[in-house]
Order: sequence, then C-alpha cells, then structure tokens
Amino acid sequence: MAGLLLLTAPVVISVLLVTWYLKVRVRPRSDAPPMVPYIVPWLGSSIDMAKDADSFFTNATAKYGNIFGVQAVGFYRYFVTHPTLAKQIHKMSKQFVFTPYRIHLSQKVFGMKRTTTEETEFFADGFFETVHRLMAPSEIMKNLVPTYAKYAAQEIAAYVPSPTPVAARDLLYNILFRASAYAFFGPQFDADGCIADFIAFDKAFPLIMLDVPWPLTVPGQQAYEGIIKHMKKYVEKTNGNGGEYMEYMANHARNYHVEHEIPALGLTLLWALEANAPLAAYWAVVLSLFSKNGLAPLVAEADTARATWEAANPNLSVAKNPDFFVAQANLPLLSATIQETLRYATSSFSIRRVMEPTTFAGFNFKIGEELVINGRSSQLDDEYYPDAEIFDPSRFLSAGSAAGSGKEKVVNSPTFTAPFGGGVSMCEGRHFAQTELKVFIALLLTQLDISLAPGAKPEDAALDSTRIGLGVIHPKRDVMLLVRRRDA
Ligand code: HEM
Repeated sequence: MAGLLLLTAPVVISVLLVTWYLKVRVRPRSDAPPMVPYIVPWLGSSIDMAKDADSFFTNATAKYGNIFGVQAVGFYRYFVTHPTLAKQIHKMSKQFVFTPYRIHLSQKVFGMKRTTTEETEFFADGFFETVHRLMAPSEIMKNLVPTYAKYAAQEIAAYVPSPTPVAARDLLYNILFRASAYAFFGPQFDADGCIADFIAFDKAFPLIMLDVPWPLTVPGQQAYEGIIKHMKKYVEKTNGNGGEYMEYMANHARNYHVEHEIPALGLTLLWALEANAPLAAYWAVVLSLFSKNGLAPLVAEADTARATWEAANPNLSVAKNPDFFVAQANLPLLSATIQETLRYATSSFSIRRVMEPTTFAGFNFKIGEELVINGRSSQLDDEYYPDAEIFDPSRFLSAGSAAGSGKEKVVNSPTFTAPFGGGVSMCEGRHFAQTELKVFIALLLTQLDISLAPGAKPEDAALDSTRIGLGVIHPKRDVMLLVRRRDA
C-alpha cells in the first residue's frame, strides 16, 4: 500500500501542478486577452503592482500587448494601456458601463444598504443624470464656483504664516479641503474636525474597496466609522441642507424614504470632492517649487495678469473676486501647470463592466467581466509626452501662448483628459476641480510668498506609487516650506 502511494503521489502532484499552472499562468479562455502570469494564488500580481506599478504596466504591455488579464487580491480584470483602445471602450457605452460599479462602491465603500441600491429606484430615477447636470460648466458658475471662491479667499486671507517651516500638506491640502467642503456642505460643516478622519478613511479606501478577508478589513472599518460619525453629526445639524448637490441628494433620499442613507451619500460626495483636488494643489505647488525656475514664472504671470485685470476692473480685486479673475485673466502657464500636475501625479483607473457579450480588439468578453483603462500608461508614454518622467510646467503651453502674449491656450493631446477617465462616465467634477485649483493657486501666488525650507530635497517630492488607480497619487513624505505674506 505504502509502495503504491509512493508511486502515485508524484503523478497526483504533477496533475495538480499542471492544473494550477494552466489555471493561473494561462489565459482563462482561448478567446480572452493573455494573462500576466503569477505565482501566489489570490495575491496574484498585487505585490509586483504595489512595488512599482508604472514598471509593471510598461513591462506587461511590452510582453502581452495593450490588453491583458491581471489577477490581484482575488480580482481578475483586463487592463487596457493604449489611449486609442481606451477611447473605443469609452465610446461603447452600452457594452462597457461604469454605473453598476459605482453602485457597487456606494454599497461596499460608502455603506449604503443593499435594499436601497437593489430594491428601490433611488439610483434609476434620474439620480446620475441630475448630479451630472449640477456639475456642468454652466451650472457650477452660477453658485458653486462663486461660493467656493469666497471661502478660498477668506481662508487664504486668514492664513497666518509661521516664521518656522511648515509642512506643505498643512498649508496646501488643508486650506483647499476647508474651502471646498464649505462650498459643497455649507459653513456649518466641521471641516477642521474631520480632516484627520477623512485622511484615515482615504488611506484605507483601497482596503475597504477590495474584498480582503478579515482581519485585514478591521482598519478600513474603523476608518469608515470615524468619518461617517462626522457626516451623521453634520446631517443631524443641517438636515443635509448645504450646497445644491448635497441638498438634491438629501431630498432624493427623502422622496424614496431612505433618509438613513443621507450620511452615506454625503460621504460619497466628500470623498469625490476631497480625495483628489487638495492633493493636486499640493503637487502643483511642490513640483513647481522643485522645477528649474521654481514658482517664479507662475508668480510673474499672476502679477502681470493681476495688474492688467485690476486696471480694467477698478472696482474688483483678485483677493475678493478670484473667480472673475481666473475666468477673465490670461493665465496660460497656470492652466498648463495644473494639466501637467495631473498628467505627472495621477493614476486613474476607468473601470467598465461588460453588460453584453462583446468582441473587442479581437477578444471576446463575457457579461460581468471588467475592463480597467489605466490612464497613467498614456500619461507616461514618450510618444505623446517626450521625457514623460520629467515634470515640465510648460509642457502643455502652446507656442505663442507664453504669459502675457494674448489669448490663453493650452495644448491638447489625445490623452489630455486621461486623469479624469473618459466617455459618458468621465469625472463629472472635472470642470469644478480645474477651476477650483486655478482659483486657489492664483490666490496663493498673489498673497503668499512660498519657498522651499532649507534642506528640502527633490526626493521629498516622491510619489507613493503603492497606491494606484484612485486618482491623484499620495506623497511618500511631506515637504517643508517657508511661507510669508507678500503684503506684510
Ligand atoms: C483633480 C481632481 C479629480 C480627479 C483627478 C478625478 C478623477 C476621476 C476619475 C478618474 C473618475 C472615473 C472616470 C471614469 O471612470 O472614466 C472620476 C469619477 C467621478 N468624479 Fe472625479 N476627479 C476629480 C475631482 C472630482 C470632484 C471635485 C468631484 C465632485 C465634487 C468629482 C466627482 C466625481 C464623480 C461623481 C464621478 C463618477 C462619475 C460617473 O459615475 O459618471 N471628481 N473622477
């Protein structure tokens, strides 16, 4: 008996190994895109991705082409790394759809009840169309941008610089966080009180989003409870009557008798609002400070534009009417710097679920499978952006649009909007986010003198590439700045 076991064991082990090999190292079906091989089941390629995501996608594209399957932390998805394919996928908005994934996140990450998302018409009854409309350029200019500009101006006017170095995050992230939170939730929102809990929640976001097993879920759960408690307090205090977006969501919840969802809806909005733009402000200033000429060209552009604009509008001032200023003044370098910041420091996944059997790029996709467009692959492609690894604030400036040269013009490119995704589900906050950044940075440059603290090194501006796909990349560590008021 023992002899028989000894003889058959190698055969059984070989069969198991071959089965495992075929399962994890070869594509799941012959008509599916090729798959990046991996060794450890469940973890799949997650460790390689977390180590250096940019190299992972570059190497996988070189070996397997522009669409390949990746297994990571229990998920199997097809990644797309070429902008032309991305554009086609975005156009196929019936076959490849984001909304079911967005609803899944509302449940999984933001804590909405399955009964609301699946058993009521809450989302189906015009919800997405309405919030998209509220964020359209013509809508945001009516109320949202002027209200935000008022709070941003107040915050920067009230800022008292310290004579000692200050962490860039405390200056840049916190001010933008507060001003935008007041604009969307009203002045009763306890922005200061919730920043730390928001940062903890945002940090835990990938953990909450992925179906990781217990006990890995515990930190995410704690972070969620920390931030949702602020949202509950806010809703108790105001009934959700802040800005138009929040008010619409609260009223819609009341119409469907799911008032208990208002805090979760508020958190959804807070995350969309604060997970990216404050970090983009951080990077725009920090990366400019470390670039060849520092902030000087931006300050010069803002000063020239201010002098011209205030001369033409003697009753207005940048400090009081920053939204008019950025709408009317000639600030091409500022727009180009924001665009370059998003190109350089953003890792956005555009996730689309397959809604009907579809043949695309020579492969067949089944209902329920997911495609992920990795916008960063094209943002770092030398074909579109020579020396793509370098932050170049003037990259998006078109010839003849240097500061003061006339009409603002920023160069477009086939991958210009990749940081915001694409198609019908492209980021609905993109118009607000870009205006928000422009107003904020214009105010900063005209009122504060910002420089690097002694000892600050370019390595301090490293991106934390372990966190991918969620928009603006987090800094690895903070940068210390010296700040003084220009009018002091
Ligand atoms: C620099 C700032 C921002 C970046 C980089 C960014 C990035 C993104 C990306 C990559 C997507 C997914 C798009 C896709 O799947 O194709 C998205 C979706 C979305 N973003 Fe943003 N975002 C920013 C700011 C904002 C702001 C300020 C808001 C609103 C207050 C917002 C609200 C949303 C919403 C609601 C969606 C889902 C859209 C839909 O389902 O159709 N975002 N964002």
